Amino acid sequence: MIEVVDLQKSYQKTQAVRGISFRVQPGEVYGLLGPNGAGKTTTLRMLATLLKPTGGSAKVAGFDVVRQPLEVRRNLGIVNGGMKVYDKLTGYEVLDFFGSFYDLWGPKLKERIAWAAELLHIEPSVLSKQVRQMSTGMQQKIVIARAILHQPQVLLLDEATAGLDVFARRALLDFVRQYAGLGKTLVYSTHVMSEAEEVCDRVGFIDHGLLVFEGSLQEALELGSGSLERAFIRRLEQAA
Ligand SMILES: Nc1ncnc2c1ncn2[C@@H]1O[C@H](COP(=O)(O)OP(=O)(O)OP(=O)(O)O)[C@@H](O)[C@H]1O
Repeated sequence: MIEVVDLQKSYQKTQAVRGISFRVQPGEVYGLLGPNGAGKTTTLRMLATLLKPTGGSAKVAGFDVVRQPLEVRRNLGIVNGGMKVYDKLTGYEVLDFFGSFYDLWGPKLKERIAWAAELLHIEPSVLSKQVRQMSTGMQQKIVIARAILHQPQVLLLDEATAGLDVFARRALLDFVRQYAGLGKTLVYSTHVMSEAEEVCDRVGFIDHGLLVFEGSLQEALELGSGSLERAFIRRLEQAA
């Protein structure tokens, strides 16, 4: 469902992504794990067609991110930590607005909003509140609902738990597993190893724009004698 081959991105003098390759299958949560500045956001933004690669290739749901960006976007949703929505609108108005981007309106849109709200445990009464009156956790749920309204096959989450409290974090992690359970493909980018340990099926460690380890969660845990954090530190130290 995601196929990345020797993907590269340079910003003037900085080589942010220096040729990474990985694949993610339907129903799988792939953890893209790396320290600050490793190239996670750049990689996800290339997959989402928001940035153009300077080398290599990537396909999402069989569509090339450079040659078929519209098809890619139809099959993909993206959520960043700290993403904002217009806070003077109600939750329902936000979703109504974004639904129109996906040609969703009338009964079909209502049905999709109800589907997303149920999946994310958003009470119908909450949707009629202005976003600014909602807790940060609830606002993040609206952001996710917006990203999945078109029921994308692929969902990219970039540091999506940043700034969330323990309850909101828990809800998000549960949602990740639930969405994968629908046969969807997720990339979960984070530097929080405990979260990755909980939700990912496979992991890739990225450092200075290179993948320095890739394997199943089990393989990574074995590398770290039972600890993903230890595996991560060991492999990054070896690569340095
Ligand atoms: N627009 C840009 N112009 C120049 N350099 C950039 C730009 N965006 C990112 N970079 C650089 O590219 C490298 C990778 O950044 P990126 O944001 O992809 O990393 P990251 O792993 O997502 O880190 P973080 O967790 O801090 O967001 C960093 O060295 C960063 O400074």
